[in-house]
Amino acid sequence: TCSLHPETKFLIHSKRIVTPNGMIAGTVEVSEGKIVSISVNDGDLNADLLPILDFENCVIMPGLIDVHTHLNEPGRADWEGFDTGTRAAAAGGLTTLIDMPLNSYPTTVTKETLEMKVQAARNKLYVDVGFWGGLTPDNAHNSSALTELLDAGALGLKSFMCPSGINDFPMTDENDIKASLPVLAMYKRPILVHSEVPQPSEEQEFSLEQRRKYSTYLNTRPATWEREAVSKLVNLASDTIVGGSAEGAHIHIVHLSDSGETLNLIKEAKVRGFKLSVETCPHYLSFSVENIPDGDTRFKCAPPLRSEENRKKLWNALINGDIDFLSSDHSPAPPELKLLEAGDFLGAWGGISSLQLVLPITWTHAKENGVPLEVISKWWSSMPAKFANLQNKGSIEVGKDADFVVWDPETSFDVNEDFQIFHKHKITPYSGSRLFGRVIATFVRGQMVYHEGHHALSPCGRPILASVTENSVGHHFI
Ligand SMILES: NC(=O)NC(NC(N)=O)C(=O)[O-]
Ligand SMILES: [Zn+2]
Ligand SMILES: [Zn+2]
Repeated sequence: TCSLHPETKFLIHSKRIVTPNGMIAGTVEVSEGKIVSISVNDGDLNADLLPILDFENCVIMPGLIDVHTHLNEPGRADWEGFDTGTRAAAAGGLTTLIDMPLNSYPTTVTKETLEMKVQAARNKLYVDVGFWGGLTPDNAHNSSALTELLDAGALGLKSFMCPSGINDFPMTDENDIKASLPVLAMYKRPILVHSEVPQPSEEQEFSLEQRRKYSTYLNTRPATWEREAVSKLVNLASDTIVGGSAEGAHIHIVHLSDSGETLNLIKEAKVRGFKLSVETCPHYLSFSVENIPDGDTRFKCAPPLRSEENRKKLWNALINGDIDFLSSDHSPAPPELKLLEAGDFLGAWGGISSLQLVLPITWTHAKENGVPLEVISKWWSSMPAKFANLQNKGSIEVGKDADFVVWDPETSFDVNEDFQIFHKHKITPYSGSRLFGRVIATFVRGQMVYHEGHHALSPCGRPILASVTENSVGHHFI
């Protein structure tokens, strides 16, 4: 009942399979959830012996890995939850998510709260889900608390350099983050940082008319917030160089929006060998402030969407490899919190809902920019797997988990009432868009968890917990 395809040993074939050695026409042999052989074209198949799923001209890629999802359970399952969130993932071709430690209640900041989260996820997962632990001022200076959280399986830590909007997830400053680095270095696991530091500004009163403009909101969170945060993080990252006091630690900047000076700081730090990486999200590549309708708070997120010029530079940075990979930052909330009627950008909850759509959104833009499928796969599978040290995932190679998305890049669809969104709440700023790339089927460890609008009867995704034995193998950071 975990799979819409009854066999555990089978062949999957198509004319376009994305492998680390490029695109091939061929066949992948799956046995007990693993990839056991790959043959090019009509190579030596066990075709007479094993059932074959022939996807013809559709593309088979490694399942997508989203290292930045807010699933919000336990405590705020009315915002999303493991069931709806992982169904949406499966329908979107994502096979692994890593859940953020905030927006759930309690927040995931101790061994016990991580165990509660894993317990809450039981029998609800349609894809595999790992967990980041939270770094707050309460645990940052307590290395045994951090050790417990990492021993319990948190894949790394996440913190905010500005208020997170969640009371039991207070912000950290650079000293808090610095204190966590020796522990993280020992475990070779990353710290992910929401990189905005509030800058002094004049108290201002805005009329509702002004509050309905995205530009008003944008002006309250200028690029200097990101620049300030990243400059502090770059300083800390200098200790991560080979021979440095925090060698083995790794700082990751989540959801970069500013492609100006902030990006330059990141590029310089990388040149100097600091262990620093950066993601951006489809919404920063899709939207710009010039095109956001007044009052349309579905677009509110932090850091904010910026200018069209900034958006284009962000694309170039991604294409050039200055940005390492993509994540969704799927952060939904009940529609009431978006204050859609008033259209008040300052009062609305920030967070964009997009999980199920990230592959078609990315591909629609990539196609226009001449970016090939292999590169999409790098941004969404191999690089995120490497970053999070998911050694069994991220590519179609012998020995890896049989996590696949089968999709048709040539077909387009409209995000309208006829398109089934599996998120708990259907509001998304992508409504009304025409996107290329229809997901046909999704496989998680050989199980067909989604096919043409239908999910498997039971959820057989697994929680992914870091194990201490994995550490001996070590992280292979970007
Ligand atoms: N509490 C949140 O989910 N915040 C998120 N909100 C956004 N991105 O607007 C985030 O990742 O910062
Ligand atoms: Zn954030
Ligand atoms: Zn987030």
